Amino acid sequence: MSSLLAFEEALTAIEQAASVRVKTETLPLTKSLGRILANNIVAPINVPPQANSAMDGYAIAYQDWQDGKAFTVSQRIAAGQAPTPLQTGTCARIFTGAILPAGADTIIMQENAQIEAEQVCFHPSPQQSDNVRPSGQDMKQGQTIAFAGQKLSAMQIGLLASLGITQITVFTPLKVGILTTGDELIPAGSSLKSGQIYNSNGPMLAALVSEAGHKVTCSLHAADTPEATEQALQQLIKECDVILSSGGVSVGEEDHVKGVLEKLGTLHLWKIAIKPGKPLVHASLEGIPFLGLPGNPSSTLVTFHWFARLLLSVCAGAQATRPEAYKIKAGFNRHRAIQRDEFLRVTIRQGKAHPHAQQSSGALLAACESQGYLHIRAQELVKEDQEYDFYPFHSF
Ligand SMILES: Nc1nc2c(c(=O)[nH]1)N[C@H]1C(S)=C(S)[C@@H](COP(=O)(O)OP(=O)(O)OC[C@H]3O[C@@H](n4cnc5c(N)ncnc54)[C@H](O)[C@@H]3O)O[C@H]1N2
Ligand code: MOO
Repeated sequence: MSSLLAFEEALTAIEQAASVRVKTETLPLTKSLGRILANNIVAPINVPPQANSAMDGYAIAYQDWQDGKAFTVSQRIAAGQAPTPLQTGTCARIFTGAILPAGADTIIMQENAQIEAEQVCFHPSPQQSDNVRPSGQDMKQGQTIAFAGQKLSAMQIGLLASLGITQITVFTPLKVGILTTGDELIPAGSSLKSGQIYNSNGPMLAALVSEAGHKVTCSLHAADTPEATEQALQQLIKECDVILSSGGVSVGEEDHVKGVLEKLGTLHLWKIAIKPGKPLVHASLEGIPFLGLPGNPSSTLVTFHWFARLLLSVCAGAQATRPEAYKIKAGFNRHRAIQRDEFLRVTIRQGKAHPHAQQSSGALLAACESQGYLHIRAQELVKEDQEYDFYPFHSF
């Protein structure tokens, strides 16, 4: 066990060895959802560009206001119109989003206005600057409002549009190659013969890669021979920026991935003190980062979530953020500690984490029936009502 690399050390080593593997391209803003910003963005204008009204009502100069005073309405300003300066002692009828006339500094909402003949009185008394949205309230010209490495969200697309930005420079999508290995595996769609199972990691990995915003450009399957594994890897090296594989990384005679990696490239690390996912392998092949995930489907899932997601983020030019932990009380006791960091698939009930009854790394339904991982560190016992780190699946 002592030869296993600690979880945090492995995460740091994989992150530090990674570098950006993509180029940049300029796209229409409207086509950039989910893409990764290549540069910081500085606001070219104030938003809003001019002070405007937050309410339908009346604009006054606060210094003209007196309790009970009747104001003459000297102009009407709708959104989109250019006002004239406010005549001293008068008010302007104004609508939400309309520009404040020069000289006005306060808006009184129409619900507080009493109209008598051509004049308006206001009650209760306003505060200076009420209902005024000053120029630059949202963003100030020169302010950095988005950062290289951020994945563009719908709200950021709105934000950039409010600055009048139409084109955006982003990183090209990361081209990810997937290799599944194993003689027992056949694709869904054919009927199973004795000894066979369906290949679930291939479709799951492709979906995880897409969900993380990257592009699967090549997905291959290799039989359990060094020749087939080498041939598939040679093809992926030609076509992809990063390669992920599943299976064939443990110690058996049928596990060929690690051996082929040693022949074709440089092995950086193998075997991590985590459960599930122990035989993870990290290597590079002609400069291309490679992560070999263990084949048990829950091991594939856990190692993708923690390690592949991080590696792909860095390679894609994205900010390498770790998922945020929430402290959750355990709803159970465990008196036996293990020597690996464990990621139990758990459900939260009445504010406490309860492990799924099926924690086998070969079982995937248990993950689908759970809400996230409870992180139990190596050597740690679990005591009911003590707090542990919980990572909801949606934060990966
Ligand atoms: N003697 C030892 N045996 C094993 C050890 C060990 O330390 N000593 N480690 C175990 C652990 S932990 C894991 S995890 C697995 C990982 O093995 P591999 O990554 O080499 O994976 P395979 O042997 O190829 O497959 C394991 C398991 O997963 C199934 N599998 C593989 N690929 C897929 C796929 N694409 N879709 C669905 N299921 C897949 C495969 O049929 C096996 O049942 O090794 C342990 N053994
Ligand atoms: O690491 Mo394995 O994934 O424990 O089954």
